Amino acid sequence: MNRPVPATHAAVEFVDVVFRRPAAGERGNGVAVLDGVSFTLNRGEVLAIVGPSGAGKTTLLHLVNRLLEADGGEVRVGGRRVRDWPPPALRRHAGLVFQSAPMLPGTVFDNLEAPLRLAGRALSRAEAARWLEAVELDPALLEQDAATLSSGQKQRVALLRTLATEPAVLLVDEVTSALDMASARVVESLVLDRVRTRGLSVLWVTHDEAQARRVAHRVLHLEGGRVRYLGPVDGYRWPAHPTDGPGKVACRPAGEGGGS
Ligand SMILES: Nc1ncnc2c1ncn2[C@@H]1O[C@H](COP(=O)(O)OP(=O)(O)OP(=O)(O)O)[C@@H](O)[C@H]1O
Repeated sequence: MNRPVPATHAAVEFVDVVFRRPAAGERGNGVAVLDGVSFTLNRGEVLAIVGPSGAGKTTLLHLVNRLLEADGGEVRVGGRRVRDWPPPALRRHAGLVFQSAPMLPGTVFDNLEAPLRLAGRALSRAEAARWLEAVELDPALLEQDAATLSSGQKQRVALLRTLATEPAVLLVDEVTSALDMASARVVESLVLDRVRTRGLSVLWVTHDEAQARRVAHRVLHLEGGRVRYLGPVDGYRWPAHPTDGPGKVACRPAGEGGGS
């Protein structure tokens, strides 16, 4: 992607963040899933988070909106330490879309309306229908039980539901994994439109190299709990095999790329 990265204050900062999970049967300090992770997400930037399965990508997203708490270092959102944010306000500011896209009980309309209702706002059926059309879903789905949607339909409804309250930061966890290429591109366009027009900042976990190239300003490669690459998409050598580390030729050391 060729858009310039806007030079504005940080949307998200990780400073030497450590997160441990207990090893099976262990009572000690546990295994470091993230081990001294530092990066900055600039306002209006899309940062692709890549790396092998189990590298800690989902964990990193969950530390941003306090579904998990760091064991060391500091996570800041909007210039404020996450532990100083009330969790509901933090989760409105930094909205997370899960890969599994869990639906609330009720219809698709109920799901889209729920976050707005919590914020004391209303949603008309006409507006909800326009949202569905924007991601190429049939407006007739509004009255359908959300539990009966396909995985790909749920992913799109979950994204719309999160965008409904206009978060400043979007945390995206493999949200197009159940979509065909055309639908994935529609979802990407919707998010990128918010980036361009409203300065939305995005941490986008993806295994898809082509998608990272389409959507991201920079790439952060996580592996073994550490940042192995942080820099421009064009300077990143995608591993030949998903379990490999980043390619050696074109990689710059973490922290030298893109101003973080
Ligand atoms: N609830 C949990 N309890 C214990 N360990 C966990 C839990 N959830 C994740 N882990 C472990 O934490 C590590 C990081 O998991 P995480 O889901 O963040 O990785 P990931 O990079 O998102 O992987 P994937 O690409 O497969 O989604 C893994 O070793 C995983 O087994």
